[in-house]
Amino acid sequence: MAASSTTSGADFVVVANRLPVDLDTQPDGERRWKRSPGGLVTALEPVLRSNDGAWVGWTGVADVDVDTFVEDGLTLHPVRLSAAEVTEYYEGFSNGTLWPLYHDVVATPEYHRHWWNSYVQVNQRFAEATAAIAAQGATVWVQDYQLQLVPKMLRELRPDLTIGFFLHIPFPPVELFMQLPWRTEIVQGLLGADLIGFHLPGGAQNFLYLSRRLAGQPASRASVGVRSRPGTVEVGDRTVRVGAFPISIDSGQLDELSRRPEVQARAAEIRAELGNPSRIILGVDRLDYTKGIDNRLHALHELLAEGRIDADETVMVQLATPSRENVGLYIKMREGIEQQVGRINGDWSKVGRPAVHYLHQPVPREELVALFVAADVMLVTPVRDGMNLVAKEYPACRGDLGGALVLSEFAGAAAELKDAYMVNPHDLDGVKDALVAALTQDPTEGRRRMRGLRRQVLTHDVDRWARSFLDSLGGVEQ
Ligand SMILES: O=P(O)(O)OC[C@H]1O[C@H](O[C@H]2O[C@H](CO)[C@@H](O)[C@H](O)[C@H]2O)[C@H](O)[C@@H](O)[C@@H]1O
Ligand SMILES: Cc1cn([C@@H]2O[C@H](COP(=O)(O)OP(=O)(O)O)[C@@H](O)[C@H]2O)c(=O)[nH]c1=O
Repeated sequence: MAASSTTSGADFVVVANRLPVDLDTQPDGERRWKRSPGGLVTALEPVLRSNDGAWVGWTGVADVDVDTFVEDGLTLHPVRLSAAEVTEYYEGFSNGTLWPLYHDVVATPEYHRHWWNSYVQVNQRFAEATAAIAAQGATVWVQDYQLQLVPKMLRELRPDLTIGFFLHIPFPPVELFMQLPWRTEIVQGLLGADLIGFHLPGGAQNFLYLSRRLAGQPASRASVGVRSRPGTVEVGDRTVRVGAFPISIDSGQLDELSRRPEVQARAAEIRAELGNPSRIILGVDRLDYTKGIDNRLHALHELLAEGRIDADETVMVQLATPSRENVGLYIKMREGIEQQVGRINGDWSKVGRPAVHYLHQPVPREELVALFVAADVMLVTPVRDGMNLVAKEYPACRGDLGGALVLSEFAGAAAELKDAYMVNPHDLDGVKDALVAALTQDPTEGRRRMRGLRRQVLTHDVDRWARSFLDSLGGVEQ
């Protein structure tokens, strides 16, 4: 793909709530850029790099003005948010209303008019910032639930642009979406795009139905395929396409990184630091109530109590990156999870040998890859997840065909990773049985499964995801 930024504007622009880097204040007051959390950045960074484009987003900190800058070869255009907007648009409407609503109401969404007003205002600012930097006829790719009004607002400002939108989280069943007081505005906002992408055909199908019902637009009824047969909605003289494009990872790069001698050595060192257990179980998540961390800890606790897992032989490592720490639901969930870890360790640890190693801190990429290489069982048990890139990263790092993946059927990744030990995270006995099966798997069966998982992630990488979306969108020179 070829695109470029010129003095007359950028030919390819990614618009996302966050920039790929956050402004981080050190204890001594010094400010530094650090990688932003979450899978959206993991996936989009390599795409933007290979397209030589520009990225519009927030710095992660309220009330700071930062000029356009170049970081590690990427041109970044910061959008300012006030402290009130962080509370109302980001923590409020994005993460207190839309996030739980779109994740099947696993927590109760709150509906507040002042949150909505802030969401409208911030979406308008993102649209204006993008309109100001996009070259004539540029391709703009808007990302995720925080910015669903941007496609329509941007089209009004710049009808010359080709506009794509991709939703990184699940699009909910119609009955749940209908709770939203501003449901019609959201559907109309998205219909400003030329192509709307979801991870799974089900999300696309739900959206097509809502376009007919709420926006009153003629929409196709035929089933949507994966990267094929997009649906269509007629909006005036435009045809909006609606498709399914499951996101992925830079699997080739992870495969290469995981084979490096220093990473292999670090994996062996990690095992030694954990006391050379015969089995290591790993969980890697943002600390989010959708990720089902509580369910997996519950399963582990019961298995230890029943003697089906021996704490002398098996150790669990749970990484939990801090996330949305001012949102009430997240504060409560953290307390609950830390109590569970405390109880398990109280009952089953020995001095110098905790049963669960819990890290509430972001872990750098290389260390994470070494953990993937070291882990015998990867536990991915969300109660709802758009995709879950961790589930794809683990097999990408297992060129030795070792290890086993236990995966929730409610993660988007489950549609592709058929060789995982599949679980319903609400079924505690099912999670326990799957964990034991993964821990005790026959090595030949384990290699067969891992080969299947790797085939899937190595042939369906993030480049293929971006190409399939951008090919379908048109407008970007290939
Ligand atoms: O920006 P934050 O509020 O700190 O949250 C981090 C990101 O979380 C979400 O990630 C999703 O995108 C992944 C890639 O498509 C997908 O695998 C995962 O299932 C989603 O939860 C969110 O959608 C992003 O906007 C956030 O930046
Ligand atoms: C805990 C942890 C994670 N990462 C990386 O973050 C992303 C997470 O993406 P995923 O799709 O699984 O979920 P969300 O987007 O957060 O909802 C993945 O690439 C992880 O490798 C990390 O770099 N460091 C960490 O400590």
